[in-house]
Amino acid sequence: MKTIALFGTSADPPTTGHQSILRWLSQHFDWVAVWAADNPFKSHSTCLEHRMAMLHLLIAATQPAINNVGLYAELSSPRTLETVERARQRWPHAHFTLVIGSDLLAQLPQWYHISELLERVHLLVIPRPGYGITAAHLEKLKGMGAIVAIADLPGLNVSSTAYRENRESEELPPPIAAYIHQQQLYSCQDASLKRRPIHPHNGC
Ligand SMILES: Nc1ncnc2c1ncn2[C@@H]1O[C@H](COP(=O)(O)OP(=O)(O)OP(=O)(O)O)[C@@H](O)[C@H]1O
Ligand SMILES: O=C(O)c1ccc[n+]([C@@H]2O[C@H](COP(=O)([O-])O)[C@@H](O)[C@H]2O)c1
Repeated sequence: MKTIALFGTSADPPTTGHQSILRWLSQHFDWVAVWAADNPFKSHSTCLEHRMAMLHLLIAATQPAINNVGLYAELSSPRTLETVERARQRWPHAHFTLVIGSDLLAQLPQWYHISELLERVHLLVIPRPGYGITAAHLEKLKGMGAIVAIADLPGLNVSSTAYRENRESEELPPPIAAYIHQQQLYSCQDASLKRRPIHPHNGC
């Protein structure tokens, strides 16, 4: 049976952290499905179309080439349960693993219909600096029926928030930095607007 990693991301913008995760996933799964999504627990600084475009660039720029990674706009949903249903329609015989960073462990129990989601996928957690994976997190998830594995990938100490706040381009693969420059994204220096909700003036 084909193993498929499902990796949804706000990608606001995608960083070297996302890139290193994709590289690792491509080496450990038959196929990797990626999409940009709105996260119901966050606001976003740039519209979904730009975030998908940046993910496309990220995949194309990754070396060595990651030929088993595909970008799927149709999988995008704020509710991962809906994403998984769409994935099951597309790949009816695949085995799905949902990929999350360890920063999401605490909020995962609040996701939409989490028990149903955990019936349909295995979980793979990517360790992230500053977000320990505790026995309490794992016990809670296992109590909800989760089958959880932890990746032997040390997540990089980078984040989209750090880029938005500090504009340090070393957080970003060069094609992403170039796209942001060309499209004049994330240019607002007003701290109160750095995490503003989706708005017609966000560059789309
Ligand atoms: N450096 C990293 N190490 C481990 N996991 C990561 C890393 N960056 C992102 N992830 C994981 O990848 C997924 C998508 O992350 P997301 O696009 O929200 O990036 P982010 O840097 O966390 O963004 P933000 O700072 O805006 O919250 C999430 O599951 C997140 O936990
Ligand atoms: O299903 C939910 O309730 C849910 C709640 C929060 C986040 N998600 C998804 O989790 C993925 C990662 O979100 P983020 O913002 O950490 O990149 C992304 O695909 C979101 O749509 C999903």
